[in-house]
Amino acid sequence: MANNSVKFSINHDAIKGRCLIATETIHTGEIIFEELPLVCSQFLWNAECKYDACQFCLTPLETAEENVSRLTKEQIKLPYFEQCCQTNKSKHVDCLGCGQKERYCSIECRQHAFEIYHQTLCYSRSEELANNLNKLCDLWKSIHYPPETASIMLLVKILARIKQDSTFIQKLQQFSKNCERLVANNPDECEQINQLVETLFEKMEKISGCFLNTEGSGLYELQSCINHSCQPNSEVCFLHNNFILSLKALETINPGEEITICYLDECWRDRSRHSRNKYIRENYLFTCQCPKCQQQMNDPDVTSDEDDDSDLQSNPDDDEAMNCD
Ligand SMILES: C[S@@+](CC[C@H](N)C(=O)[O-])C[C@H]1O[C@@H](n2cnc3c(N)ncnc32)[C@H](O)[C@@H]1O
Repeated sequence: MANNSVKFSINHDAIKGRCLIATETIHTGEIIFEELPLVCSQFLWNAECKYDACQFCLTPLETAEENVSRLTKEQIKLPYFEQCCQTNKSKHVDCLGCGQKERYCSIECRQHAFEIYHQTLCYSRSEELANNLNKLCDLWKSIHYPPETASIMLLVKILARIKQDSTFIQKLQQFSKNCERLVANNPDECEQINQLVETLFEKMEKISGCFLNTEGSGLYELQSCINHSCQPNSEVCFLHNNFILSLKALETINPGEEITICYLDECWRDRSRHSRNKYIRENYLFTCQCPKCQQQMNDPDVTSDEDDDSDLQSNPDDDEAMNCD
C-alpha cells in the first residue's frame, strides 16, 4: 500500500458538509491516498456464481484464466498469463475452525480475520450460530438476489468487530459523523489485447449478467468524506485487486480546489442536469450543488434522450468494483 503523503485537508462546507480540499498541487494520475476499509464483505452471490475470493482482503483465489473460463464457460488462454496473474494457490489457507467455509489468500489474512471478527463468527463455535448465520444469509439472498446491493455480512462483521474490540465503536461513530497495466509496448498488440478484453466482457455479460466487477462492499472512512461532482477530478479504483481503495487524480488539482468523485457511472455523466439531479435526489437524497449543475442551473428541465424509465430505476453504482459508501 502506498505511503500517503497527505496533500489535502478535511474542511467543512456550509452546504455539503465535510469536504476534501487540496493543500498542494496534485498531478493527473497521482494517487491521492490509499486506505483500508473499516470492514468489508464479499457479496453473498459470489458463492452462488462460484467466485472464490479471500474472505478477509477479497483478493481473488482463482487464477485470471479460471476467472474468464468460469464466466464465459469456455476454456480461454490469456496472453501474459504467467507474468501477470498474481494468484498464488500455494499460499491459500482454510480457517482452522470452519475449514473451507472461510478461505484466505494467506496465513496473515486468516490471522487478521480471526483477531478482528472471525473469532466471534466462526461456524465451529456452535451449531446454533452456524444455523442462524445461514438463515440470515438465505433470507437476505431471497430479498436481494439478484443483484444484491450490499451484503448483510457487512453488518454482521461490524457487530463481531465491536464484540472483539470495544474501541471499534468509536471509529464507527467518527465514520457516521462525518487495470490498468500495460503489458505490451507494441500498439498492434495493445489493440489486440483491448479487443480480447472487450470480447471477453461481451461473452461474460451474456453468460453471467452485468455484475462482473462487483465483488463486495466496504466502509471507507476517508473516502466517505468526498463529495460528488458531475464533473469529478478524481476517481476511486482498486489497483491492488483487493480491498485497498486508491483515489486517483483525473486532472491536475490545484491547492484550494475541492477533491471530488462522481457517485454516478460514467454513462450518466453526460445526461441532462435534470436527469442527473433526479437520479441523485431519488437515490442519494440530496440536491447536487456541484459546479457543473450550478452552471447548468438555467437549462430546461428535460430528460436526456437516452434516459428511459428502466435506466432511471437501475442503480448506476451497482456494477462498481466495490461499493464504498
Ligand atoms: C459520502 S458523503 C460526503 C461527505 C459529506 N459532505 C459529509 O459531511 O459527510 C455524501 C453527502 O455529502 C453531501 N454532498 C455530496 N456531494 C454533494 C453535492 N455535489 N452537492 C450537495 N451535497 C453534496 C450530501 O449531503 C451527501 O449525502
